[in-house]
Amino acid sequence: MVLNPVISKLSGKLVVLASASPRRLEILRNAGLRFEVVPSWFKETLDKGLFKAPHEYAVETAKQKALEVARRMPFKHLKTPDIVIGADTIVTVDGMILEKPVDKHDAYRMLSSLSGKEHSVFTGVAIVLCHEKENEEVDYQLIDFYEETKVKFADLSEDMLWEYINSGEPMDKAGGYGIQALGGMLVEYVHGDFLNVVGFPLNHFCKQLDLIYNHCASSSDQESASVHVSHNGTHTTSITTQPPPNLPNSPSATQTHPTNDSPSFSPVHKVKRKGSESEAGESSWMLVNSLSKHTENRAAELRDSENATLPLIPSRGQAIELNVTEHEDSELKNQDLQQITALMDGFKASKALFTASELCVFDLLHSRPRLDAAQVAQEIKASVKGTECLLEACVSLGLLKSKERTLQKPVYENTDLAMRFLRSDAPFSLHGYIQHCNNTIWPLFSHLESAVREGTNQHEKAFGKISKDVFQDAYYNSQEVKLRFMNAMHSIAKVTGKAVATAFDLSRYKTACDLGGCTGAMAYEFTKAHPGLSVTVFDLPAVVEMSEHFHPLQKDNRVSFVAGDFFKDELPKADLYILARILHDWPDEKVHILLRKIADACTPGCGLLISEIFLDEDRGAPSRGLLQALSMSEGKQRSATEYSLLLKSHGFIAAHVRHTDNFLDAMLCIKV
Ligand SMILES: C[S@@+](CC[C@H](N)C(=O)[O-])C[C@H]1O[C@@H](n2cnc3c(N)ncnc32)[C@H](O)[C@@H]1O
Repeated sequence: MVLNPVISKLSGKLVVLASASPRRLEILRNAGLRFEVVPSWFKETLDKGLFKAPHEYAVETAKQKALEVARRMPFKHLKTPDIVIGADTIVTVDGMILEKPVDKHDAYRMLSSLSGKEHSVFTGVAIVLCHEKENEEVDYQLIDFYEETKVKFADLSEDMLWEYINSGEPMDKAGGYGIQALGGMLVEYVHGDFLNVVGFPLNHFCKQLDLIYNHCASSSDQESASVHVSHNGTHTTSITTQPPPNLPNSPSATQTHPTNDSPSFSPVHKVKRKGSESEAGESSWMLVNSLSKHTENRAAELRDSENATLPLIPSRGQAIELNVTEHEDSELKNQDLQQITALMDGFKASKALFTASELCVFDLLHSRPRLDAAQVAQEIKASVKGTECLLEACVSLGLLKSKERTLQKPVYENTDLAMRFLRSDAPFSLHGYIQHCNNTIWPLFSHLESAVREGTNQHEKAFGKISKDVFQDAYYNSQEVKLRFMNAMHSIAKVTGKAVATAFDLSRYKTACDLGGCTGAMAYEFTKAHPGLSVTVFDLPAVVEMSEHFHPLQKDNRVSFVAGDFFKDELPKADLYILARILHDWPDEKVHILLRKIADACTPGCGLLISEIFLDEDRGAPSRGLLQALSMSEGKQRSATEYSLLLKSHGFIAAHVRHTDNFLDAMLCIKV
């Protein structure tokens, strides 16, 4: 079986993992699956005595976890996932089911019962497929399976047991051990899928996806009946589901299947999404439902704000996912039209945002809310007519709110979105980045056609100057442009820095060097997140001389600055190197020069943390990365695998990859 094409069947779908287990997360992310994590609220309190076999308990818990999330999301998250994955891992020995220990004595009880014996690890997995209907109902189809792996522990002395328990590792793990870390030392042999013991049977899961997506009949073929659940969860009608014709017989909807090879199909549940809590206009919902996570969050806010429409860029797979046969002609046309309109109008929306930001409308309405158009026009020194149009457009985009005042003249104030991201003094202000987009990226994009024809950057056409090295020749030639660029980097780093800094356990590193660390915003996030870490920011002299300007109040003697050129000069010594948004700026030849220098400065065990937008392996998404590539000069966007191959050629192995769901993803590599 080829695994990746199976995983790639899910790209463009909203896949949700109903589990907070970092191990499951990592297994699925390393397999290239893109998903959101929504931990289940289902309490794992099923009566074990009711189950004939231990795996039935694990499967039922997995099902309940997944279904709880699938049912909650349309109401609480205002979006319906395509697939929810639930899992539950248990350990069984001598007829007992061991879950996570509640304290050290419980851990001792569990581990001593495993000492010198073979035990079984079962993971029950439930896959809930959610099918949205035209009448706003959601059908839920359940597929579940389990995997068993046998593990034999060595004889454990009391000292070993307590040393392991005191390491703290057993506490959040089924059976009280983690095979992938220190607990691996307790194990004599493993028969079966190793990852199943870690927490998720990846191979079996891929086989099930293969059955679902490559071999199954459509859900309506499988369905002979369903359970109807109203929006408050009350069952109103019920019917059963048959297994698909080409799968081994599944005894009934609620039974787990008797072998490890065939999935069982549980009843289809229908939930009516339109309820008092989340009622939304049909057209905006249709669009929102196919947007990516970031745009969805924004869309949810826009839906909440008055009169908001969505001229946003549709996310990955939107066009591809449209299933023509499932839609009425008229609906199909509306959806197509919305998608194409969103693309055509996208630039107008961007430019309205840039202009309002440039004219400091959001700052003004923060300090003096509830001004009318004439008052705003006077303050920003613009025409009343033009200002009126701009303010109304901003209302339609969900950036401003308008309120009627006595003499029918609307007054304006910022929405929450504007308060959080558009005020120039907000902690997560994107004002700096918006200015960079308006003044640098916009002119470059207006020459996109030439860029595509010629395959070169358009700095000369846009700014009248040839630039070979975009930083030294373009950005740092004038103080004004340099500060604007630094502000842009600073604002993004402040928004994404925490997610990158906390993506991995870095406690073993004491000194880090952030190469091309610009204003140090990312470095400050790293020192905040890791109390034992000092960070040297290394950047060009033109940047370092301005760095203090960005941290007037922040004095942290664990962040220092060194000026230099990372292609030519000696790099500061460190046991962790950070490259955040650096490699995409350069072609492979220059990346090799930089990586060679880093590799030379590293001893074995040193870390290298890369933070970039990682393209999907088929380069089909995310469009944010692919669109950014259009204005880039020499560089290129790469997938996690492409980055790890570049790194491998310099003796680094890619240890972990994290998709942070913020602007940037991250990869931690180790020098071998
Ligand atoms: C896209 S910015 C990324 C900034 C920062 N790492 C972040 O994520 O916010 C690229 C940075 O690399 C720096 N840079 C470019 N060429 C460099 C060189 N030859 N030596 C040192 N730094 C350089 C730039 O000055 C800039 O600060």
